[in-house]
Amino acid sequence: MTDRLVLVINCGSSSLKFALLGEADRTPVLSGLAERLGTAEGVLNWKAGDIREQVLIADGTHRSAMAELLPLITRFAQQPLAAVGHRIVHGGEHFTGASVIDDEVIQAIKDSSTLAPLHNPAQLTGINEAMRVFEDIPHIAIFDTAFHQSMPPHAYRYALPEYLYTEHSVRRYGFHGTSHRYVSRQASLLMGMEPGHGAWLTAHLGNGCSTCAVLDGRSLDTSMGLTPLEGLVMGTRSGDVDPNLHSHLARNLGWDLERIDNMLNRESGLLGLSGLSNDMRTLVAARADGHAGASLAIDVFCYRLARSLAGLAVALPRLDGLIFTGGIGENSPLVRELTVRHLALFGLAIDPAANATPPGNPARQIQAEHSPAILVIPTDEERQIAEECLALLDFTATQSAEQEA
Ligand SMILES: Nc1ncnc2c1ncn2[C@@H]1O[C@H](COP(=O)(O)OP(=O)(O)O)[C@@H](O)[C@H]1O
Ligand SMILES: CC(=O)OP(=O)(O)O
Ligand SMILES: [Mg+2]
Repeated sequence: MTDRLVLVINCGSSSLKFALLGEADRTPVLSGLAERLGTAEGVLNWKAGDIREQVLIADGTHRSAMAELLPLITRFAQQPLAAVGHRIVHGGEHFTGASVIDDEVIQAIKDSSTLAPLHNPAQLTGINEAMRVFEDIPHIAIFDTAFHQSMPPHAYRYALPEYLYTEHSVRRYGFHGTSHRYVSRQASLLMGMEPGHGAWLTAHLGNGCSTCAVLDGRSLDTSMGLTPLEGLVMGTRSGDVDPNLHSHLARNLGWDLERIDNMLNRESGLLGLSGLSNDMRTLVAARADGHAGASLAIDVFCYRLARSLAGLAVALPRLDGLIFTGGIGENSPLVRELTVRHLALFGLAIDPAANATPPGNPARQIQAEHSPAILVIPTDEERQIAEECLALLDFTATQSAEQEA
């Protein structure tokens, strides 16, 4: 069988990640990350085998980052692409799986943009630019929200008047589904269980952070809601606050909605609490130097994370394991240790030696003896997206063959 190539594009609010993946090999032929987009210091780092390069993105736009990366695909792809997979954060209730992008899908992504203003507009730029260059192949949308469409109504409904749901789609959606899906499946493999089975609590801790209760490959509940602001403390996002905070700030401080939105999305979280940084590495180092703000930020982050995991446990019939993933979850022994300390009620305990990050950071178990499993599993959203794209291509090929027969 030929090794089909898929290009995966993941546009974030201030970043753009991409990977060119073959079907057989888990290592991408080409991968890269454009960061600090939206500023004059946009920069793209990419690698292909032993070649590594850095390119400045002077105007800091996603469009310019795309203009740099698309010629790289032509340079390093040894054969025509089979498809381009696009990560889309918000798909509303329209999408339960991968979808070939057409005018209708583009309209649905636009319609959900107000609910993911940091993500969906950038992702539409990614789609437009990639479609101009790769006109004749399928472009496929993989939605963060799709995995969570299996949540039952008691998990996804807010206690609000019904018409807000039926007429205005106000409900909990959940995000990072690609990552929660991927790591829970990897956990079943690591533990020698039937692939995709098991009862897991997953903690995806990157710039955005969310938890999920996964049973046999289905999301039963998650910490994010209508938008990616609900739930945990994140890099610059507040997570849960009292819903009356908006009116309090408006009435007492005279703030308008834009100022409140900006404060909650960009000035809060680890950055707001520490007064120092949104970057967990910086905070861990500052805490070791006695920085009180950094210490508080990490304590609040871990306590709120543990509280969310404890709450989500009610969605599961049993616990086969707790999974840490994302940049923080994979790389911070301190965050894992402080979080699990709050979960003693569940019998969870960490083995300190196993918790220290080994070279290469492989998927592994870090629990103490007699504790339920605690796993560190590096996420791979790009691989998961590529696999979902290939599965959709296979499915449509089979369907059209059946129609012809
Ligand atoms: N060694 C480390 N220790 C603590 N935090 C880390 C470490 N390496 C990366 N991180 C944190 O991971 C976060 C970024 O996670 P990542 O998953 O790369 O983000 P994104 O959501 O953009 O994919 C940052 O807060 C960063 O500080
Ligand atoms: C949905 C979300 O928060 O995504 P990210 O972590 O990429 O910002
Ligand atoms: Mg990451």
